[in-house]
Amino acid sequence: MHDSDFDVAGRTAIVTGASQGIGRAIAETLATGGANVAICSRSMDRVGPVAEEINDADDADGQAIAVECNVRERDQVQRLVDETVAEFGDIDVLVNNAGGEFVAPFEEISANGWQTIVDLNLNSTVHCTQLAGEVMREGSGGIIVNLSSVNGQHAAPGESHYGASKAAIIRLTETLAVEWAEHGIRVNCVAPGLIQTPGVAETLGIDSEAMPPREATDRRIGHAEEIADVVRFLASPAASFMNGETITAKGVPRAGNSMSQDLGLED
Ligand SMILES: CCCCC/C=C/C(=O)SCCNC(=O)CCNC(=O)[C@H](O)C(C)(C)COP(=O)(O)OP(=O)(O)OC[C@H]1O[C@@H](n2cnc3c(N)ncnc32)[C@H](O)[C@@H]1OP(=O)(O)O
Ligand SMILES: NC(=O)C1=CN([C@@H]2O[C@H](COP(=O)(O)OP(=O)(O)OC[C@H]3O[C@@H](n4cnc5c(N)ncnc54)[C@H](OP(=O)(O)O)[C@@H]3O)[C@@H](O)[C@H]2O)C=CC1
Repeated sequence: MHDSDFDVAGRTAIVTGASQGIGRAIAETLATGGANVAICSRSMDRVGPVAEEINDADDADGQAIAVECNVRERDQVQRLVDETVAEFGDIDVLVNNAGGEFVAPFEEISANGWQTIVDLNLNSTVHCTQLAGEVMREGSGGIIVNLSSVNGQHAAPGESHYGASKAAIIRLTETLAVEWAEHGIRVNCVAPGLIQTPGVAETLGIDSEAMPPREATDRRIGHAEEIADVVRFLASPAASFMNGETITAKGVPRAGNSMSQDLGLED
């Protein structure tokens, strides 16, 4: 009989943007599975308590450290990598989660607005992947999980900058899976549909109360934990034959797949 291995215990993972939302759920899920996590956000006041909560939790075997790091700034990412190695000795898993957007028509996005979103989503992923990847290539390999979006797979109005940056993350994932396979590094991607997080609530003004249960299969918004579970799978040996893939997690499959369908803005 085959004994499946979804175990992440003893691994060291960096999770960017983990003070709230999907990143926080990923950090908690990996730590509950026994992984040590180095989590970052732009504010120690926001990310520090998350690390404390993980370290205090009875059901989390892994340890957490918090690092203040703006992933748009390469020198700060280098510090995140250095502090992770100093604390835990290695980097086995990198989750490029930090990201965000504003919704605006293409013609109303200034050069700086475009640069801001590309820096936040794509260039941050490049910084983290190059710098953590250096540690992985010099060591025994690793696993990288990138956060894209259904908006990186399908067009949606107001999402030109965000969609372009998230589409580029999918192609970067595919390319690195090929280039770094020889170093024992697997690179995969998750493309969530609409997930209830503080960021989405801020961007779209969605009420954070009354979440439908995970068991509901009708059109609904997703839970951050439903993305965290996919990431945990990709970070585990169970995904050993997955490389360069993008897993879409968006609830009910529909013809067009855009987030505005999730919101009921189009059929
Ligand atoms: C159909 C719905 C799909 C929803 C999909 C959701 C995807 C997610 O990822 S949601 C979860 C992520 N969380 C967030 O997005 C948080 C909310 N957003 C923000 O906090 C910010 O917008 C930011 C982090 C994305 C950018 O903040 P910051 O770095 O502080 O940037 P600035 O405010 O300084 O602005 C830089 C630049 O961008 C222009 N700009 C900002 N907002 C808008 C806007 N709504 N419309 C047009 N342009 C905008 C701003 O004017 C600046 O440009 P310049 O004026 O030329 O300097
Ligand atoms: N929620 C959704 O519907 C979807 C989300 N996604 C993607 O999932 C990821 C997480 O989204 P979500 O949880 O909703 O986002 P939230 O806005 O709720 O959380 C974003 C997190 O990233 C951190 N962060 C933001 N900017 C930076 C930065 N420059 N450096 C370091 N940390 C930063 C924030 O912390 P702080 O403010 O403390 O710095 C926060 O912890 C993003 O990449 C997003 O694009 C994809 C598809 C759908």
